[in-house]
Amino acid sequence: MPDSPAVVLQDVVKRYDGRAVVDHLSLTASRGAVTAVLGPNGAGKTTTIECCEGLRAPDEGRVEVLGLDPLLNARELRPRVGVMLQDGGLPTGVRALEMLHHVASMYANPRDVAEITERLGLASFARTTVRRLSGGQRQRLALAAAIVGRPEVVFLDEPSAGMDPQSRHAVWELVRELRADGVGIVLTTHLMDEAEDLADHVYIVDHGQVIASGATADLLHAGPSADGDRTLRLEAREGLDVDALRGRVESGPTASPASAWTVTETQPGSYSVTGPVDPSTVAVVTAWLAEQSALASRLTIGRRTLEDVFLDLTGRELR
Ligand SMILES: Nc1ncnc2c1ncn2[C@@H]1O[C@H](COP(=O)(O)OP(=O)(O)OP(=O)(O)O)[C@@H](O)[C@H]1O
Repeated sequence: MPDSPAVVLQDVVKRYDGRAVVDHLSLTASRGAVTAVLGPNGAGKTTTIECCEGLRAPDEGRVEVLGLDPLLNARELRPRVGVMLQDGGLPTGVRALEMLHHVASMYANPRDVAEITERLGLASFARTTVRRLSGGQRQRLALAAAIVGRPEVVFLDEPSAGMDPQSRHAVWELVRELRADGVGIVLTTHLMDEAEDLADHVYIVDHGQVIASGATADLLHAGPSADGDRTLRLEAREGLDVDALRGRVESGPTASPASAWTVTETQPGSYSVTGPVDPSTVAVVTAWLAEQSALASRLTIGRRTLEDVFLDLTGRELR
């Protein structure tokens, strides 16, 4: 099926000891796009992706990769799918570059190993055995092994975990190139900046369920905030009167229509003020806090992020 989506999951359920860790999860990932499955630790991201890779059998629901069943059509899919497991999943006794050459030799039309080695900075540990590699080195090697066969779909489980910033950006650059070449990329991450920077489409998962999904830009602009809005976050003692604070912000020097502001206590002692935040907003908020004899231990201002989306939906932080 040449035009089938890269991946389709429909109502997938996976239980361990009777507990659904993937709970009626549906997802579609297109070719030539990056789809991120974003969620906190234990949300079920790895289990979901392992069902796509044919490493786990779902208890219910349908999984299709390139229009095929990952379990029944495993042989057919193997040369067309690249997999980077969270723990690397590499044999430990061989030297890094030897291993990559060996993997490349299994494919009909592999990428140039020297080019990948250069791109992912593998040369410095080419002769080191896999078991002696650092976590980040192992991750880079695992990524190289996942893409050397020119797959049509790539699964990346926490691809930049344990990497330094430079390696992380090399990985992101490579992922963008794969996308431009028409590869469908599905990655799991609990790093919201990774999802925001890379993904065309995001599925936010919590307790095995999709709690929000959409084009990344749409998710960031959904909800109460408008383009240009910022969120002021602060930490102070719990139980402050958020309605009173909103009233004060709304009647501040740069007053806006009431609906433009949202003030919430996202979790005990953590507050967010979203709207057209400007310097006078900060002055109003700090003056109000002083009146309440409340000392803010932290105050930050930023644009709305996927972290905020998660916080709004669950009342919890992503990490
Ligand atoms: N083989 C297993 N047997 C029993 N429980 C498991 C097994 N594998 C995973 N789990 C449990 O399933 C839940 C989801 O795990 P999973 O690894 O899919 O989450 P995750 O979102 O990938 O988390 P992380 O970001 O920590 O990797 C967790 O509570 C985990 O303990």
